[in-house]
This record gives sequence, C-alpha cells and structure tokens, in this order.
Amino acid sequence: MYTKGDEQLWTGRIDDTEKKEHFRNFQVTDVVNLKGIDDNRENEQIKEHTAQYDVGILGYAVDRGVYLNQGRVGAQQGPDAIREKFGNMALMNDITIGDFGNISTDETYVENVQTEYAHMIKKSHSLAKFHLLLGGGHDISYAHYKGLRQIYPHQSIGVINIDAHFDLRDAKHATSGTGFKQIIDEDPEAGYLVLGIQQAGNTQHLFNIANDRGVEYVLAEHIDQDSTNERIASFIDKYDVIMLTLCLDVIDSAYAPGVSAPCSFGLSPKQVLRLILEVLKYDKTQHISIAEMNPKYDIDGRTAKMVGHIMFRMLHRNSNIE
Ligand SMILES: N=CN[C@@H](CCC(=O)O)C(=O)O
Ligand SMILES: [Mn+2]
Ligand SMILES: [Mn+2]
Repeated sequence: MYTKGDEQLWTGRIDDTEKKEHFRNFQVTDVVNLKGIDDNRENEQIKEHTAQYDVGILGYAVDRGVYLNQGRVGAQQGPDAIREKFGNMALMNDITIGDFGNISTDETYVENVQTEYAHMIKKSHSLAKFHLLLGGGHDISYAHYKGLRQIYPHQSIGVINIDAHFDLRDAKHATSGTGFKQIIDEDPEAGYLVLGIQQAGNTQHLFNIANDRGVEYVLAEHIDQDSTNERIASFIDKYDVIMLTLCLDVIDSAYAPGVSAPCSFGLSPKQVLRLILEVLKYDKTQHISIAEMNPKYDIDGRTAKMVGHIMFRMLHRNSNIE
C-alpha cells in the first residue's frame, strides 16, 4: 500500500529561512503525493503541477522478505530512519528533493508489494533526475529491476550489487535472499556483478550457482585491487542501463550495526563510496537502491547517518543532476 511521505521527518536545525547557503536538505524537500498523479497523464500533470526534482526518494518499507529469509526483522523502519538523518545534512549545490513516499504491505508474501513498488518506480521516474530507492529488505532488488524493465522495455540491463551476499537463493516465494536469482532466471540478457562478497557469508552451493550462471564477483578482500575498476568498466560496457543496488551488510558491522545480517570483516564506508562513485561515473544509472537498513539494531543512529552521508556524497558528485 502507498503512503505519502511524513512531513515531520523533514525537520531539523534551521540556521536561516531565506539564504540557501545556510540550508540543510530538509529545507528544500517537498513531500509529493504520488496518488495525486494520474498514471496515464503523468507527464502532462508533472509539467502543470510539479517541477522536476533533482533527486527523488521512494521508500520500500518492507521487512517481510527478510522474515521469509529467516532474518531478523526491523528494516520496515529503514527508509524513514534514513530520511531523518539525510534531511539534517547540509545542502550543497542548489539541488531540489522530492519525497515520493513509501510502499508497505500487510501481506504474508512480498510478490504483490514488489509489483506495486515497481509501478511506483515507473510512475515517479519522470519526476526526478536521480532516484534513491530506500529499503527495506533486499527484496527491493527484484522490485527495482521490474521498475527499470518498465522504464526501459527494450534496453539491456546490467545489475551491480554491492553486497556481502549473492542473494541467489531458490525459494517457492520471493524473499530478501532470492532477488538476483529471480532477475537472471527471468532475463537471460541481464548480467550480474557482485562487489564485496564474503566467503564466510555464502555457502559453497551459492558459489556454485554463481559460477554456473556466469555471475561475476569480487571478494571483499580483493576490492582494493586495481582489477576491480577494470571489472566494473568491462561489465558496464556490455549493457545499456546499469541497475545499482547497495546491501548495507557489505559494510563492516563496526560502521553498520543497524542491518538485518551484520558482517565482520566487511568493507569500510570509504570503500563502498568509492565503488558507488566509480559506477555512477559511467552515466548509465539513474536509480540506486539501498537495502537492509534496520534501525532496530542501530547504535546511536550511526548506520542511518552513514547512509545519509553516502547519499550526500553521491548527490553532490552526480553528473545526472549537475
Ligand atoms: N538479503 C540477505 N541475504 C542473505 C542473508 C544472510 C544471513 O541472514 O546471514 C542471504 O540470503 O544469504
Ligand atoms: Mn547482504
Ligand atoms: Mn543482499
């Protein structure tokens, strides 16, 4: 079900109400009700009623897929926790932000909410130049892919996942651990590159699936090798559109305790940011999903704040919105 963004989340310290150089992100954020925008007339209505935002935020407030994957729940509150931290960070450059609200579900399974989320990704696409899709469990990955498929029906899609895990599980129902298996089963043209894989975090069976299905990956301990950039470049070169998704459990649990499945020997935030900026450099990515933010296990909001920082750095070095 769709819920308009909560205006109360976009509040914070006010240094000045007029001069932009004093502003924080919340002071340039509009809460936009997507329900008010007709599916079939979206482009005309956008022109009439809404400027195009530099950045759009759409939340996937769902942790049912984590539960179905035997994980610890709490990520339903992830999108709002990130909004609060990001909103209070300084505004750099003269960007505008649209909060397009959250999708959530009361259902047992996540297939329907994934379909609804994909529809909302399509619907909000022309409302912003760059989109942040905030989770929620990593079942957001399949919804992200389905949304891109609707936006780009004929283009090839390469999927880059910054993650400790392959998420290549087979299951009767979609979960937070099945998203990329669903994508490659459904779309033989899609490619899949995972950056930051933990050997201890994936069984031999999952490595076998990855190898059998031609999945490309870089282990966490090899991420700083020069060859990583070459792997990214040659992967991106093969596809028209790049879907970029970040599973926050790729980051060491010292920095990111507030995730569904915390990780030892994970990447540092700097390493992750470097990977994201490297991918964005190729200008084939207009949507990034950020998954598994779980405020229930966060310590002093440090994980949510780190995500806010990652968003800040992405948005202020992003050629899509310059
Ligand atoms: N989305 C997360 N997926 C991981 C979870 C691992 C864990 O719970 O330890 C997976 O299925 O492998
Ligand atoms: Mn993961
Ligand atoms: Mn994942």
